[in-house]
Amino acid sequence: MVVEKNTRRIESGIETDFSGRMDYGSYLQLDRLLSAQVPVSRPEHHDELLFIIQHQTTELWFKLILHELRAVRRQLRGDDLRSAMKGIARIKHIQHVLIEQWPVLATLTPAEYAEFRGDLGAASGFQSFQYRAVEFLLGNKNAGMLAVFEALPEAHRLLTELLEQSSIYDEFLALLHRRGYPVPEGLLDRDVRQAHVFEPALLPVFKEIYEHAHGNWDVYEACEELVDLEDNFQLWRFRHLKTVERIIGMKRGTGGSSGAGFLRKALDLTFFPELFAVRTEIGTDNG
Ligand code: HEM
Ligand SMILES: N[C@@H](CC(=O)c1ccccc1NC=O)C(=O)O
Repeated sequence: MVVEKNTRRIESGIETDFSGRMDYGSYLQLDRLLSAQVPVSRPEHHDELLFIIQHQTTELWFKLILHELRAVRRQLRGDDLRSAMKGIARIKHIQHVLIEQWPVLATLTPAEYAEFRGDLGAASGFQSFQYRAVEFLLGNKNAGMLAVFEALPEAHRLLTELLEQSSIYDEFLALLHRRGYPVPEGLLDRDVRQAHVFEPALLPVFKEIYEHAHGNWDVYEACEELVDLEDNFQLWRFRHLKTVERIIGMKRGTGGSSGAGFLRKALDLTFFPELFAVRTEIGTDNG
């Protein structure tokens, strides 16, 4: 039935008295959430709210990604591959949202941004502890990154903890070992404070899995999920780089780096190098 006068009648059962009961705003702490957008430009620049909200929404999604990645790591450790795959599927959807969000910020013109960039001081996404935590959990450890968090004890503690713990990839390789795959010993007791570096001896392990996917289906699927995760992470980095190029060109960054050139180097970082390298080996008989 169509609504009359294009106006929906409020049903009599709709709750309007919330005394002593939970309501939407209090559950979500909207008072706190919606008062946390505080532009610093004076006079306030119209576009600074876009800039703040793009960052805040990203940080909220980073928070959920971290929550899910920790669960995935636990599930892998407990040989619960199915639950781990479900977690990774959710993370992949979040990554798509984050990648698709870049065009919103790209509506900020170079001239508009230049009007309030000077008010941002030394603030930079380089100081995002959650972004760094995601990199650490995926296995790209870098102790040097902790330096910018010296004055932030909680962030520093979190990153130190993650630096010293195993990554998703460490746990996946340990799971493969428990299942009888010949994962090199050196990877199972490696110094987890270091970034994982390419290990050629893993290639025959993945070659076997990829060439006989039907006999290794769940681990094969897991490999492909990890490839998707890295692929999406790189797409985010690439969209960030391209957005930066179109908004500030080759200017140095507020965080002190060379800017776009520094960000481009991040595209050479990799979490699961052997899962990409194995592609070259498929269908060949060298190993
Ligand atoms: C106008 C938009 C933006 C510009 C011009 C910009 C620029 C930059 C630059 C130049 C750097 C290098 C560090 C520095 O010297 O500052 C950087 C790093 C970073 N930015 Fe942005 N950014 C923008 C938006 C964003 C957004 C929306 C996020 C989301 C949270 C973000 C997250 C990051 C992260 C995580 C890094 C560290 C990357 C790494 O270590 O490779 N940025 N950004
Ligand atoms: N690094 C940026 C500034 C920037 O984008 C930014 C500033 C404050 C808070 C987050 C930021 N986002 C990403 O770097 C720049 O050089 O313009």
